[in-house]
Amino acid sequence: MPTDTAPAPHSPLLNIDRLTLKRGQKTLLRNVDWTVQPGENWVIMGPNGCGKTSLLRALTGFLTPSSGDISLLGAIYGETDWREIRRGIGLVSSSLQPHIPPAEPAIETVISGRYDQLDLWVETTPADIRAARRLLKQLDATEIIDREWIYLSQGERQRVLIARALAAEPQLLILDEPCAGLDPVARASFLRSLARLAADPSAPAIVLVTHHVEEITAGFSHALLLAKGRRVAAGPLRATLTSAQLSDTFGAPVTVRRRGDHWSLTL
Ligand SMILES: Nc1ncnc2c1ncn2[C@@H]1O[C@H](COP(=O)(O)OP(=O)(O)OP(=O)(O)O)[C@@H](O)[C@H]1O
Repeated sequence: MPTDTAPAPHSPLLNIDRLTLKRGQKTLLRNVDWTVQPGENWVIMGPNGCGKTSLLRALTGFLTPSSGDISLLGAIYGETDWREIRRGIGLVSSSLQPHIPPAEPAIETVISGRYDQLDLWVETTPADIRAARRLLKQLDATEIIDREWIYLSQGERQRVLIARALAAEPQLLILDEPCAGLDPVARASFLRSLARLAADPSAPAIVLVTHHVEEITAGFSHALLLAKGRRVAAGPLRATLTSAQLSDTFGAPVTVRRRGDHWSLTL
């Protein structure tokens, strides 16, 4: 159900201070600083193995920092029950997909997010149904409202899972590589819906994890670049997504171009 852990006025939505994560001999993240202010939508980019998933796992309380602090919505990990903090974050990742019951209609999957359940077992109310319909409409998924999970395409599944995450009214919505597995037409269609969501002032702050600058749509304002567990750069998109900084991030010379709201990258 919706969280009541709203941030204090003017406090950041998310603040990460010198976060270091070590597991055994391996340093997954080293001294990462990152602040998300209300109203900002962020992109996280970096090569395979740079620590993106580890950062998300730390944010959602599944990996405990070796040192440094994470505060979310004004509450500090370690001082507040992380399950309380976790309710303020909607995470959409491929790891959720195997847990959706194959015969569950899309609308029930969305409603299950409102109750923080997988495999919805509560009796739904007319208000639940109205809210879920509105969210599926917002995600341009009205026609699949009654379709069972097993029959949904990958693009449709992403829309349902985003609507499911939004049903819990999070303050931060994290999309972990939402375009993985989409064909070019499905991806373009999905990105149009994402751009609309990102531009919606009533939507939560969005964090998009991607490997592709082409997936950055209008409505995203900031970027965090990671390489080898370290922060390479962070800040407003135009100042951060430069050819020099992306070359540093990916460890190879790349050229990035921006035309209107469209970004492209060449090796
Ligand atoms: N629990 C762990 N113990 C040891 N090493 C780990 C652990 N979790 C992740 N790693 C390693 O830390 C590095 C960062 O992994 P992570 O999954 O965060 O990268 P990523 O940026 O999400 O990669 P990708 O883009 O491929 O998904 C990898 O080398 C990974 O093998």
